[in-house]
Amino acid sequence: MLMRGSIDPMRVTPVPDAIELLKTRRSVKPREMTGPGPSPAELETILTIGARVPDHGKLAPWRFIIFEGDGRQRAGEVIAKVFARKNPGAPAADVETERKRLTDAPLVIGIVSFTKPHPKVPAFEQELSAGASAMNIVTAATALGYGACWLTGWFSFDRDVLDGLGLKPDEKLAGLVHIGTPTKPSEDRPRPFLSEIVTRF
Ligand SMILES: Cc1cc2nc3c(=O)[nH]c(=O)nc-3n(C[C@H](O)[C@H](O)[C@H](O)COP(=O)(O)O)c2cc1C
Repeated sequence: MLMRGSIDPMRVTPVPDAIELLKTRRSVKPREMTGPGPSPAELETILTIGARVPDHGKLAPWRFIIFEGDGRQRAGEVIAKVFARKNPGAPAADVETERKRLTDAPLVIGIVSFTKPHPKVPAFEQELSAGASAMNIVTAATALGYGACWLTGWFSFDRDVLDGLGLKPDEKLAGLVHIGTPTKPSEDRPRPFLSEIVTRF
């Protein structure tokens, strides 16, 4: 029998703060972010947590691209160039908007997903693991006190943009997680009622 206050080696220690974080977390829009972004040590923590996700078959079917400093502008150039080429009549202001896709937050992490044929692990499971990585990155950044937002957009599915960002032909972008210091409290959104999404078998 366990004595009061002793540690049960079969149980994971409850972390009430983690529950509170998960119950209240919400995204912060990149345009409502400023610097500073995470320090190098914090970034390493975020990436380590991003790589600690359920991953059937230990395939690690994801990798991360860091956009910081002028890397964010260079990525924006890639996006704007492809946009201008594919939308020749687009107003200059729209091209400029594309150029600024990554420049609001001081740090943007791209989550790249790639699947390999596997006898037991379908591609869908491997892609879900990349989604779990993205979500862990959002949660870790939030737990460190930063705002975070997982975004995609047309360019995340455009092969020419992905090539320009250095993705291989068999790689997809699961999204960009923008991370920075919130400039104002973020508004929450309505959440689904459990009564509408939960059934009991
Ligand atoms: C794969 C994926 C892509 C998303 N892309 C966008 C996007 O391009 N634009 C957007 O406004 N929200 C996008 N979202 C939604 C936001 O990440 C976020 O979930 C939402 O703004 C607020 O939800 P939250 O407060 O629970 O994080 C995306 C979500 C996911 C999972």
